[in-house]
Amino acid sequence: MLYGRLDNLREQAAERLASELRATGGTPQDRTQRDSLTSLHTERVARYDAVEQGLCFGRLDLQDGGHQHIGRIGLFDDDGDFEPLLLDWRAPAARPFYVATAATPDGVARRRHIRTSQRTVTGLDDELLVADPSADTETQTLTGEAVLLAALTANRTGRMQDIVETIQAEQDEAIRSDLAGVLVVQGGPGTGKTAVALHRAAYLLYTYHRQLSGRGVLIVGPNDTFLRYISQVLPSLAETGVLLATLGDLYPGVTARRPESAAAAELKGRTQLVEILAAAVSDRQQVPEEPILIDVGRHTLSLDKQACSVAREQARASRLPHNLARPIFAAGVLATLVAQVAERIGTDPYWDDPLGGNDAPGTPNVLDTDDLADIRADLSTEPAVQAVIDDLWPPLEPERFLADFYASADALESAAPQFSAAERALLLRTADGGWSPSDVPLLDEAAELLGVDDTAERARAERERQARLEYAQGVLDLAAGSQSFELEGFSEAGIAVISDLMDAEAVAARYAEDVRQTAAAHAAADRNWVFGHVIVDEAQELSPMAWRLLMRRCPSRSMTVAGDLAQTGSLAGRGSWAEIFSPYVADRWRLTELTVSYRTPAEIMARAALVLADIDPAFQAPKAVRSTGVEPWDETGSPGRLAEIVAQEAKEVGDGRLGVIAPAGLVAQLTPALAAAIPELAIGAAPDLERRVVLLTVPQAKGLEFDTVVTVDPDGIVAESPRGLSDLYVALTRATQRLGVFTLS
Ligand SMILES: Nc1ncnc2c1ncn2[C@@H]1O[C@H](COP(=O)(O)OP(=O)(O)OP(=O)(O)O)[C@@H](O)[C@H]1O
Repeated sequence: MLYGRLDNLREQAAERLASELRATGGTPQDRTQRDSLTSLHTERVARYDAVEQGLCFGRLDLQDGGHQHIGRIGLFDDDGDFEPLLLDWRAPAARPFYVATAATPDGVARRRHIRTSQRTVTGLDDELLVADPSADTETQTLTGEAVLLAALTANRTGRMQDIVETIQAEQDEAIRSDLAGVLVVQGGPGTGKTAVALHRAAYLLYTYHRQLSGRGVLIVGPNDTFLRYISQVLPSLAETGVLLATLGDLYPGVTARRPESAAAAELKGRTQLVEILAAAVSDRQQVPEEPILIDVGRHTLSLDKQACSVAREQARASRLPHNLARPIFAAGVLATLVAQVAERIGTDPYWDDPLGGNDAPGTPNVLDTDDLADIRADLSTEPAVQAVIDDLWPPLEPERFLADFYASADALESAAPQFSAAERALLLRTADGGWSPSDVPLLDEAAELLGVDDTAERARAERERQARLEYAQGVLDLAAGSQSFELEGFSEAGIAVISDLMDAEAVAARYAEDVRQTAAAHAAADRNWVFGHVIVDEAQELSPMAWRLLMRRCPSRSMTVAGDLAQTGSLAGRGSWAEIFSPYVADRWRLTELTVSYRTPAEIMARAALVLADIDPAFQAPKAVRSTGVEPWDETGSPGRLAEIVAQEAKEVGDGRLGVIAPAGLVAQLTPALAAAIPELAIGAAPDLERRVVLLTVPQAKGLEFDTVVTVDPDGIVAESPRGLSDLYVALTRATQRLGVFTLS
């Protein structure tokens, strides 16, 4: 019945879409409306397609005798009374499906998980929640245990799956937390932080549709491989309007992927960069030590340090960004030059005795304000004057500015005296070679400090609009001409001619580029875009400068931040959430902790917990939800032996996935033997996770999981980075079934 209803809705949406696509003509307003309807119906069709698998996965039998079905979207009867047939999992009434327990049954008598394959029911799992206040809450912590365990032990596919059928109570609480404010979701490896973050995005878009649909939601992940790994979850929940990005994508026009040392990245992530960049900008606002002589026509004018300093102070006092304060500086310089010209051509030597007698004095200068304005206008377009202003207060563009800054040892020394010479040397580099992710917050900071003087851009847009208008007027005139010829005698019959339907403005608008974009696409192209909500995953890795950028994209501070401080690999990452958020929201952020690891079985977690204790004895490993009975294995040998073992493990993993995690410094050495033994091996900067065997470094493996993991050279992983123990902890917690630790002999 539910699939029948879904089919009806899909057909209706498809028909409406087809009819919108067939329609032509009409006014520009008609066309705009048609565009919106087309995209609305396209979205609907996609939405109905997305929920086809597992449309309905639950049923609640209520103590009052009623029942409700729970599914991926809400469906209603179409016979006029709009009875709910299927409850959207995000609806408040669906909540007991995730949180009701025997101790607190919430009006539920029985919770049923419904398993389906295509459109066929393949299994039912029932839990009776007979109210029993004495029920042991400890043993009642898992909801839908059988279905949950089936999901957890299923083979991995290389793509993250949604968990909508088996969200656990502590996860549900985080998912449904209020939109406002900063929510931190802290939890050990495999506790579902990523899953929670993604389902929270879907929940918020559903619950706060009006606030969020226009602004969009930004999800920030650590790298491209991770974003590909999670990319199917939201579409499977029929949600669009979300922009997935890494830090390196958050400056429009730049895709920052240039590798750099951990030390350089850490340095660039410090908040000291705020004052350093401000100093670098102010270093570009010069005053001359010696007067500058400027030849303008008959005059040679002089601009001295004093006059320039006054102009510079006026411009700086405006507290406007550099490019926007530039006209103030230019005005100050021009005022000095205008005064010099006026003095030379307008001074009246006889002003105090105009007629040679003892009559009243005149004015010292014969030029009036109009004359002065003329002189000013002439001087302001004088190339020699413009060149001097450009020299002293150049228009600066963020990318060029930052590239020049990194490229000049002198500029670095002047603006960053708080860094040692060795630290400054880490920043020094030539202007070519692209940007690193840690440059992106600095580009953003530079853009703030410099500001965009868009007067020229707006003038250009206006000129283009005028040109289009003239063109359109021409089209109308021609049409009118041909009409009087062709339609002669017919106009009385009431035939509407083109000029009645449209004026030149409307025709011109048609020629303008009119690209319909979603909020997410707009947001990606606009540095000043403000998101309705920002979700950050693996948030422990971000530097203070990166947080500054994200806060700018989200002035409402409506954010969800998921991370695990014990897994911090980046040197720039912070030690506590309070340290990260107090500069922005003081103590107005809330923490929710996830305590159960769904990924990592007890045997593997016990091994990883030894490393966790070395990182910080205060850290608590999450409780593993299940045990496999398989202890992690240890082996020592050559790369050839490693390849043999990996090939063997690959056979055993069947159609699941195997990850080999190695120190970055060993990857090249291991590749030949592994590639020879395992033809389908995926390697490289963006390895294909859908291949059966993948060789990765720890930063690449962050947030991912495999059925089997072979961690190579644990000591090498620890030695490779100052946060090496955290890296090893990450490497040991990626497996859902089997873990091997291989040491090279
Ligand atoms: N309630 C659940 N039902 C089914 N699967 C779940 C549930 N919670 C988590 N999982 C699964 O457990 C695995 C780990 O989840 P996830 O990647 O979100 O954890 P994480 O806390 O982000 O881990 P890490 O810190 O290692 O990045 C995923 O395969 C996820 O689908």
